Amino acid sequence: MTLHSSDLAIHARGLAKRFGAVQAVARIDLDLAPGEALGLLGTNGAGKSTTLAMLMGLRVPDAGQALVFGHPPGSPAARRWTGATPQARDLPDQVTPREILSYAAQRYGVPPAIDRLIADFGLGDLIDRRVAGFSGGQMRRVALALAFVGQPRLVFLDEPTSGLDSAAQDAFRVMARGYVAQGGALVLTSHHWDEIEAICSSIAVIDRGETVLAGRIDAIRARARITRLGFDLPPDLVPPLWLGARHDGARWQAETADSDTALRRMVAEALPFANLTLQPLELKDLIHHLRQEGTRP
Ligand SMILES: Nc1ncnc2c1ncn2[C@@H]1O[C@H](COP(=O)(O)OP(=O)(O)OP(=O)(O)O)[C@@H](O)[C@H]1O
Repeated sequence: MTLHSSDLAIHARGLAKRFGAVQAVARIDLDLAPGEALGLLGTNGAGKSTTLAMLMGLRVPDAGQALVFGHPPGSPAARRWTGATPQARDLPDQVTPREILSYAAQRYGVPPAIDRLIADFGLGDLIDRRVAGFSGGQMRRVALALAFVGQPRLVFLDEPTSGLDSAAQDAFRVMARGYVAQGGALVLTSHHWDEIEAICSSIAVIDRGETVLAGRIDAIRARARITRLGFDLPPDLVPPLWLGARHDGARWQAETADSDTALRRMVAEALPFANLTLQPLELKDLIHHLRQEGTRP
């Protein structure tokens, strides 16, 4: 089935943005369908936040164009269906989360589902306290609730869990997966690879303002088919060179595109390995591997 650009939550082509001498974003293309979550990855300064700002209508691109459900970013029609986490400094500090959320819901023209937001974002003890004096993690919970208060069909989350404790991070993952499973579209930037992998079906890796790797995570995995072998050896024994294994301080680790052949050869050569594990490569290592190879899925 071919989706038209107005069916897509995001359709962006050739986005570019320069700040003085810095080409923050150059030629970014993105498509995101409802019911999909996209993880934007990249080092500090790669251009992720600038890309989000253009998709939210907060920055005007120098070149290229984007549509949000077929509407220009920042237009009333696009904003109606879009949620995003505000920066903590944007929250007035003399009001309570209940007041902020109720006001924001009113702006979206939806009933404030305060009880659901309290449950989803752990706001029980906070909901009627003034936000002045909230910790970073407590502010972040309010900001996340604000992203979802308007019953959006698309949410932009820029490093949503920074400052959250691990229980709140886990709860956020469950909530985000539920949102996407019910047809929501989500764009997430994060430096937590496991968070991206837990929530997102697709990734776009941005480097110096350009997309250097993009696609569905399962397709990227299937294409690379890299497996990590972990094993122990008796002290003073090292694996054969052909395996390319390295010791990580605890165990020997080797990456292979053909684990069957590698294992047969280890057995044939009577390598006395123990506690063998076979695991798919973590997303971070997979991307590193693909980029080193210069592969473009
Ligand atoms: N308002 C601005 N004025 C000048 N330069 C800017 C501005 N905003 C961003 N930049 C520059 O554009 C580049 C991309 O920044 P951006 O914030 O998009 O990166 P990022 O991938 O979100 O980084 P991080 O992971 O650190 O949040 C950086 O070199 C940054 O210094």
